[in-house]
Amino acid sequence: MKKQEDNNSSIDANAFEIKLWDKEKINKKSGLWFIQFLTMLKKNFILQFRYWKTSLLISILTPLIAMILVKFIIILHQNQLGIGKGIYKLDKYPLSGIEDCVGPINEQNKCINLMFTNCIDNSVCQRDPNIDIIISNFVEANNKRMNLNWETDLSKWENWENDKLNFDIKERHNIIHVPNSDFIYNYSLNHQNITHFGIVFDIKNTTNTTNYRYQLWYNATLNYNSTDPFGSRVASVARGMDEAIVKFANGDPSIKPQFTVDLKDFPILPLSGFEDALVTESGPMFFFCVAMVIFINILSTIVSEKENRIRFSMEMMGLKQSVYWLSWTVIYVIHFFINSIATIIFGKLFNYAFFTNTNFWVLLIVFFVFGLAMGALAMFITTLVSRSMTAVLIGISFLIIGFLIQSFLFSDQYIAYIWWSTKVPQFIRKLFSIFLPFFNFGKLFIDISNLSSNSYNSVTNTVVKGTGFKWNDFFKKPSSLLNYALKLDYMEPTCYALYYLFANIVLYYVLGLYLDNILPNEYGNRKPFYYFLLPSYWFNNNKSVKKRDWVTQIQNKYPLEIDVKDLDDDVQNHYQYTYDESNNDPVKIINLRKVYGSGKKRKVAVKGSCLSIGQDKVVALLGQNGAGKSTTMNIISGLSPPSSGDILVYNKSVRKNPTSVQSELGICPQHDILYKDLTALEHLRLYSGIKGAKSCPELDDILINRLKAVQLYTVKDARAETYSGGMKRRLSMIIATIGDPNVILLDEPTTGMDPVNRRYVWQFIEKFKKDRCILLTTHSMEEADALGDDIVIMSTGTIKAIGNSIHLKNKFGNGYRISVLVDVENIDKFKAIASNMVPGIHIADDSAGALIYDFNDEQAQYVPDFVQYLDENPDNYVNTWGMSQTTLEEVFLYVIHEDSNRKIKEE
Ligand SMILES: Nc1ncnc2c1ncn2[C@@H]1O[C@H](COP(=O)(O)OP(=O)(O)OP(=O)(O)O)[C@@H](O)[C@H]1O
Repeated sequence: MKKQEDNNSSIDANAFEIKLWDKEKINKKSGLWFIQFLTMLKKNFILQFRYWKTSLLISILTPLIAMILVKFIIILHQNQLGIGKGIYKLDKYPLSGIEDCVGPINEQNKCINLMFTNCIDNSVCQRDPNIDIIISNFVEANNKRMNLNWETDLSKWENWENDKLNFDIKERHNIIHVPNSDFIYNYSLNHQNITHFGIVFDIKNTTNTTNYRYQLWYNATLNYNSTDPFGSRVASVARGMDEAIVKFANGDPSIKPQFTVDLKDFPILPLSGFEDALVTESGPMFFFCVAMVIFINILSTIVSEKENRIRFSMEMMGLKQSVYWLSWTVIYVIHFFINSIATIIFGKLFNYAFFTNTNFWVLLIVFFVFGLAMGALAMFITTLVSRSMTAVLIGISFLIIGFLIQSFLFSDQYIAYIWWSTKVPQFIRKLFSIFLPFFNFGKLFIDISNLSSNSYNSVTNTVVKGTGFKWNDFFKKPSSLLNYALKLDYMEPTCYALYYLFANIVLYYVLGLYLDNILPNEYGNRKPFYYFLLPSYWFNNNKSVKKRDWVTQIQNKYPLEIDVKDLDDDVQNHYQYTYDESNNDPVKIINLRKVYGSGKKRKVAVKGSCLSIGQDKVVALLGQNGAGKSTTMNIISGLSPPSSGDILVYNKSVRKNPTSVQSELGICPQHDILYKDLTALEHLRLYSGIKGAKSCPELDDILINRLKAVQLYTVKDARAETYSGGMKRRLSMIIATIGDPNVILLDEPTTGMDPVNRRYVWQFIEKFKKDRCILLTTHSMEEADALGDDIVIMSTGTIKAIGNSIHLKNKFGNGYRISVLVDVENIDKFKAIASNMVPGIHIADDSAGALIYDFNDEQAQYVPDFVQYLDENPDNYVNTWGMSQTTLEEVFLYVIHEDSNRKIKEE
């Protein structure tokens, strides 16, 4: 992406006046909650419009895609069944013979092809040789037709007696003569699905005719010998038997009668309204997926705000938790509403009876309330995770679980309604209802489609028209043919599933808000689990602590765990100054200690700091990486709780009342916390709203003025993602000044900034420090020197040195050092002039006219006049002179070096 040009306008920073925040004009007297809410809502809307493709997809396109998919499946299904637009015709097919019987699975040879007899019922009679010939004819023709080799030799046919009734066969038997028809009946009763066909002959001879009558036994139900509900196999046996009889009756063995039979189905009309059976089956799963798209969007959006720390940043600027949640809720309520309306409209346009045959308000309530329940579940999950990738994975897992539940549990009434049967323990069903919104949605869907959708009756191959789902039906128990079969004694009216959805919304929303408060953030900050019982949670506690008592209490409760005597004398003095009750500095850090982790991972980041920051001051905190600077900042800002000690900001304790302390703060964190899709001006307006500013020309004037001060005016309408690192830093820096807070924390504000822009920022800070105090961390010694009224050097969690720049330079270096070469005869006169110009001047070296003077902090003010004297040399005493100064970097390196030397010695 092309970075915005970092355009320096020609504003002269020295002449530039910073406009201050007039709280009277800009901030509303009351209604901070409402202003914050409108501001957050505006920000959310801007982002939704910026991501308009996603918004369109989740609200409108997904229902359309679902409808198209349902249609697609319907078409596939129709094609599979051969249901087209015209009349459905089957081709004719020739009748074949009968194939070998098939026994049970894994014992396919365990079966009997044909049993025959000529004795009816339980009669006892002689075997008829003519019938043997007929059967032989039949077998011969069938063997040829089906390429089989059943015995035609009569002598090989088995002849079973009555005592074979209990005979359990082990292998395939082809033709068996049995005693009578009762034998066939009893054998097939005792040995289910073994016998393929049975034939009972009853040949009657009269004077002129012979009546060849036979009775055919076959298996019409599902069985190993395959099903023959439409009788084509029966017809095959009958045809074969008739051929055999004709051959026998003819008496001439050369005549081989052959009957050719073709079968053909009657024409059938395509089933109209059949689609709806599929909408009923697949609807719960498809429309569940539609809501899941918004569900996953909620998860990823809200968790990325957490992951990018934008939410913390807004909360540190005073954003209320209720505003945050409600502003997102409104956005998702709108998404779910549009999504529900789109689903209903598309459903009607696609002419699915589920939609055309159901009361509009019923549909709207069902889809909308289900969406809200899924939204509440998503919000609840966001409180448990802090990485957006994890959130999306959780969303996808829910999608899969829900999809499986919907497709298995709600694919048809039988499986769906069984949950309300006496056969299923009701507590399981209630658990599902209480915790799974999609379970309740499935029930609603099945109840509605039960009445509204057409259904397909596979036995009669007809479509049964739905009667429609009216408003009143909501309050009735669904009537189902399954009521009796399943014993649905626990069946509830349809509206109960809706009540459960409302319960899901309340449950997940309340649980989400609760966990959001009590689960620790990544800095370990959290409220106690009983926080809602504390009055401070409900009533704004702006109360200040009594400073005197407070300092003593903290000292007693959290005694220092370091020996103060080991500290530098300036630091010791500063500790005493901080403890001093008469000291009215706005920020006081007392005995601050921070320990991260435990066991082997234990890390003491701050070991017991005391620091007092005065009004109109910039305190620069220096230290190596990991010295504890950012940790100190994070504790002041309430982001991370102190392990011991406390911080007082305008007499408000960070421990007791972090929210109230935050209202005094402006924070520029170490890493830029910006919305990549908001512009600089939108960022400033967002944070102004959080600080309670109403939209007005005065506010815009101030915001524009701040943008100009840090050279961001020309790119004010460009999105932050197009900014360079330095531009983002400058934007973060002025965000910290929104509302002109009394205390400003700047964590490495000029990192990555070029020297020109850095100076603009310095100018800004220098002017802005009036009437407030600024704590700044930096790795730039130049910056600390330029801005820091006091410089604090930290090393491994402890303050090692404190004082203004000159003091530190004098103490740990040589401060200002001026060397002068004077003629030996003038040396006393020169010394007298020097002592006169600089009271108490100290001569570091005096040898043969070469004088070296050191200047302490108090004497630094005389340096300019003294230098002027040396330069102009009015008395002509000076032959030559030179001046040097210790740099802050040298001081820093010295202090850090001393500290590590001391540690090595101690070890
Ligand atoms: N959340 C955390 N969990 C565990 N250890 C932490 C955490 N944050 C900081 N630390 C550790 O505490 C120590 C102080 O860290 P801190 O960020 O305050 O240093 P810093 O002085 O700001 O360093 P830098 O100049 O690099 O920003 C470091 O050793 C760091 O590893």
